[in-house]
Amino acid sequence: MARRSSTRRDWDETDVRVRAHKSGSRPRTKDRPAHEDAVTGRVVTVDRGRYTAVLDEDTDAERLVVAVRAKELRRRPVVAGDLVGLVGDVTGAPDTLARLVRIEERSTVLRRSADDDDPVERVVVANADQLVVVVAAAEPEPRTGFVDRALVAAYDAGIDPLLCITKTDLRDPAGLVAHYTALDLPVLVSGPAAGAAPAGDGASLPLDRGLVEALRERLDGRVSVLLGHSGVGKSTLVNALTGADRATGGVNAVTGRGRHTSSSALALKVEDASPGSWIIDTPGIRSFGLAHVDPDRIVEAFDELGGAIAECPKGCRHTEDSPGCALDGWVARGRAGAAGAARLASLRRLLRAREGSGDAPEDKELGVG
Ligand SMILES: Nc1nc2c(ncn2[C@@H]2O[C@H](COP(=O)(O)OP(=O)(O)OP(=O)(O)O)[C@@H](O)[C@H]2O)c(=O)[nH]1
Ligand SMILES: [Zn+2]
Repeated sequence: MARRSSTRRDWDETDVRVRAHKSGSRPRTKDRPAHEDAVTGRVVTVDRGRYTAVLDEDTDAERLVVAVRAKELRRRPVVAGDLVGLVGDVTGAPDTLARLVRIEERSTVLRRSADDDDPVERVVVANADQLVVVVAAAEPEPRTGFVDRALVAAYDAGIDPLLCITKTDLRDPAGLVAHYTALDLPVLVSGPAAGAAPAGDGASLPLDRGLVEALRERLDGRVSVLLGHSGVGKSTLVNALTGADRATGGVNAVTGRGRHTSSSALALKVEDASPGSWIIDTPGIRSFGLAHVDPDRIVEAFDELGGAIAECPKGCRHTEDSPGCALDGWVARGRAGAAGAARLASLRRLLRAREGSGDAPEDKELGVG
């Protein structure tokens, strides 16, 4: 393995030298090979045209580098989670700027439209494996409309969703859990005594250690996006999982909560987890416009229902009122198994969420409307 890579490198260097010699001068910008010397970093946050990336992750040389986008990339959005090629000064020393010259192919793209009337879609984060939707059992009231819309965005993006219910010390979450049973969605619930657990430093912190550890396990080795309305306890969880509010050294101390005042997404390393475990916190996302989502993608996220699509009319929206939609017949014939009817009802609820306005009235609270 080692031998092979060193051979490969020799060949690359020779190749560059020969080409440079042949042309007699350095190639002009236009012809220059696509930055073979670029190093790859992970974008942790974006702020006013400055991209902060982590380089040499999980090595002694791990550092943060601030970069600006190269001219040729001006029109392409670069977001937290992106893997990018950097050239220039990549030392990460104070007041240095690298140049971001390449966006590596993304494994996933989580998108939202500003609202459903605005078809302009925005990339929220790149390369996430998991979407963690945080919702409180009470205070604030759970908004199932928001959760449903986030789930639709996850299914559309091919990202595994996970529901995390906080503040169960304030209300039994059974009703909320039941709402999602048919979705086959992993649900983590904080323990009944959450509010009673005192923090180590004596301050009273209503945080359930059990929930934090269960979540840490789920985050291990993956890149996870955290979404949730203000007040659900998202920051409390993120801080507990990343030590963002503690001086731990390394990435999190530099990008930590105290220094990060903008409302853009921020990637933080999960503490006490395998390399490559990241949380991407997304402050300030209150709604999830879904104008860009293809209903077929949502149906296909339900394995046992996806087969029905082939029998639907072209352009079928798969809702209750879609003429000729094959889903009803599919379930009636037992093709989706014993839970088929419940699964279809849940799927249709998500499809309705997709078609909803995304405004507060549609953003239903559990048991309201
Ligand atoms: N009772 C109870 N309170 C909690 C729990 N988790 C967090 N809180 C409290 O809820 C409040 C909001 O928590 P945050 O972590 O700031 O919530 P957030 O979702 O990040 O909200 P923003 O900071 O506004 O985005 C804080 O006062 C927390 O101490 C819980 O499990 N039970
Ligand atoms: Zn259909």
